[in-house]
Amino acid sequence: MTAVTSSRVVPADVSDMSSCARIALFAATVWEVSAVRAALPDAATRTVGGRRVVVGSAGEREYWLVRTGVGHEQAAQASGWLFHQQRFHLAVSTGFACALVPAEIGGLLVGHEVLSMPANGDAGPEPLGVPGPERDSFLAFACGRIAGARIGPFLSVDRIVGRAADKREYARVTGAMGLDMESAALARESQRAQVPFVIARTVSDLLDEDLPLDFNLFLTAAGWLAGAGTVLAAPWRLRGLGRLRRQSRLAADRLTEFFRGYMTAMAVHHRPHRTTELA
Ligand SMILES: C[C@H]1O[C@@H](n2cnc3c(N)ncnc32)[C@H](O)[C@@H]1O
Repeated sequence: MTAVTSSRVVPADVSDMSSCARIALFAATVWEVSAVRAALPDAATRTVGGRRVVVGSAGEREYWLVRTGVGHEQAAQASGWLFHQQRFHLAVSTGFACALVPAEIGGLLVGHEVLSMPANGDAGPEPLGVPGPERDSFLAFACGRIAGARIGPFLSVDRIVGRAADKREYARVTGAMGLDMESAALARESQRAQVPFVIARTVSDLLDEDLPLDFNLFLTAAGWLAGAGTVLAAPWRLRGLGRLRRQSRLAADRLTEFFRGYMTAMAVHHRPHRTTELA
């Protein structure tokens, strides 16, 4: 049951939140959300203010998982909304990413700061990061316990980058390690709400990989037909789609494994940091 007081929503089934840390997990699509959800102990869907949130807990940490939708605008909206509902100790931008360094499909990329690249291609503002003790615990777990995990800056852009040449150019200009479409907006909203911020994504496509379709055509409702048209016009590309499907399945499995490990380790070894009083 959930008690609502003014614009705040207080989970009535968590009796003593003063000893508990609350962690927001943001993922863009249903596939990414399911991968994270599979790791969440006792996950239950709640409807809060008309939006669906998956809530689960392990040890003294409560996890709120939200599907943002793809891109900056939707990510800003969903995270701005969530931060208005509750106070959080950590926000995690999660899901899939394009590697901007040599990597393996399913490899874990961990980001402590994010750059954004505006449409005109000019270098964006300074990298944005929001530090905090729960972020440090997260980074220590990811980098100390996950073999092959890489830590570095992310780049957020406003489109799906499908050409290997473009990926290499982004890598060269920014020095970023991974690329996605939501982290910059999530970091900005986290900073505004003073919630420590971290990125943890698994690689769904590689630096030197050309995607078989212009997926941007699928991103708007009006674009669905155009996208379908691309497939019809070039059916041999479906083989590439099969490959992508396999890659995202692997990336999803690795994401589940990562969060299982993280949530278990945090429940067993780490009491929450209580530098910030929870509402
Ligand atoms: C497709 C979803 O996964 C991330 N993502 C994974 N690969 C790419 C790429 N090549 N270009 C842009 N975003 C990508 C984005 O964050 C988006 O939400």
